[in-house]
Amino acid sequence: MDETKSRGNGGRGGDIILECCPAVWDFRNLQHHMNAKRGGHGASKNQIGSRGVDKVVQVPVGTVIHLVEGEVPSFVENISFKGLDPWDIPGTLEVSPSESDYMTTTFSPNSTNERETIDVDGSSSVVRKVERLALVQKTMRSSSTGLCTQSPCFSKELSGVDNEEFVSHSEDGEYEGKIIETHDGTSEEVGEEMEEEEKIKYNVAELTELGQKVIVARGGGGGQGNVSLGKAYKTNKRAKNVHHTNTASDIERLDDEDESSLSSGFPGSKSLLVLELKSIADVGFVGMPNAGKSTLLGAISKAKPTVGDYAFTTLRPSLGNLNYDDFFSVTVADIPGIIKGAHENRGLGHAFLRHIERTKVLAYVVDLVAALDGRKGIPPWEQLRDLVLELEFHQDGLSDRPSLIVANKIDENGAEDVYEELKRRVQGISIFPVCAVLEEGVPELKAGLRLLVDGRESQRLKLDRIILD
Ligand SMILES: Nc1nc2c(ncn2[C@@H]2O[C@H](COP(=O)(O)OP(=O)(O)OP(=O)(O)O)[C@@H](O)[C@H]2O)c(=O)[nH]1
Repeated sequence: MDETKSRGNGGRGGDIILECCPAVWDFRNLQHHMNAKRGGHGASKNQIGSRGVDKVVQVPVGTVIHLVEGEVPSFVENISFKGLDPWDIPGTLEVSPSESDYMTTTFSPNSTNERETIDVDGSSSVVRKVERLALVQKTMRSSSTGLCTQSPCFSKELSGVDNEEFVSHSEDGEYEGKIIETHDGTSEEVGEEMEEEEKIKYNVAELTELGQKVIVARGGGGGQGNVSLGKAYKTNKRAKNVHHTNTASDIERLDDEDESSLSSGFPGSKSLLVLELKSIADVGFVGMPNAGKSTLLGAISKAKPTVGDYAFTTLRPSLGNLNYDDFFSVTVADIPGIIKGAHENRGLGHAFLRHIERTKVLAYVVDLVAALDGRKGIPPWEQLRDLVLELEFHQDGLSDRPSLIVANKIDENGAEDVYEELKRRVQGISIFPVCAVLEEGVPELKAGLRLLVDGRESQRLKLDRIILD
């Protein structure tokens, strides 16, 4: 028997897997078109080809998958959501958006899509692909009951922004469209066939937990080698020998069938997805207990959080909406007070720190007078150092997000001097003096938050820019 005739089956193609990774904050590094590796060729002596390597793509916490085309993704492992805060349970904050909202923000399927062809030469392997990923980044509007509604249609927000034409090259052709910078600095592609309506299955999966994995396209089965196909192969051969009356074209057809039955595997699946990053809030107020975060949230928005003059009044985040004159709006979460050792779960630290993971911008709220006049607190620059450390101990890079500082209680005696010292000690970031109870400094703070939320500024609080004693 010659070597070709004893080949084993082709290996199975790899899967395309999305993995939830807290160190990833947005979709900027995602390719729009992905393939997993094909399986290996079957080898001589009936050896099965190796399985194709999976394509594992890291996506941020809060990634919601909407399915335009293809099979519903499946989780690689089941995560139990039992006992989780409603904030953290996938789907509880979600209400399906109205279809019309989405139709205009995503693009229709690429008509040139084709499945990757199956390999030749006795062995087979299959490559599958995610055809395109439409990347949409939005913040969901949530109420304090945990109910969430969709933000307004993006198309309204797209007008008058810079467009950049692009051509995306894929193995099955070119796709022409536009990258559109939205007001919040995120990008969207809008295809030529955008007006065409399409059926999207919303919210088929949501990645909220570190390490969660979901298969969005499955590898195909390897083609059968000629050893497994011996029977069919022989039958065909016999047909050619027995029917001497076959015409030349009949024989050619039978030869083709031989060839294709030896080389074809099962095609893998392909999917067209829209990924959405669902932050719980645009802005998270982060500070020590009693810094005035809840008071500030009430002053800056219409939220009515509980305010008390004792630490840990806030036990779960409150949400508020900042509305601007031009109908722009920003969601703000008042995260319960973070104390030193929070990363070791002191003062319910883990639960509180976890909420920070799903906010885009941080507003560090410090109490200017915490250490004045014999009070037991610590100076604001030390509050800031401790906050950054707690965030970083909880999760590497957690503090590495657009941020500003709110210097609260500026109305108190001696607060002005501390504020001046704070400006000397903390560099590279905007500091807003505020009196939350009297709502002073609020308009300036709102303007500063907007700059960060829509991406026009991106300053961060860095430990090496804080001067300590
Ligand atoms: N003088 C003064 N007091 C303030 C100001 N803002 C808040 N306070 C007071 O500070 C205390 C704590 O305020 P909260 O808003 O509950 O503080 P918090 O940071 O939400 O506290 P936690 O819930 O423990 O995280 C309350 O007594 C407020 O009245 C301010 O601008 N000036």
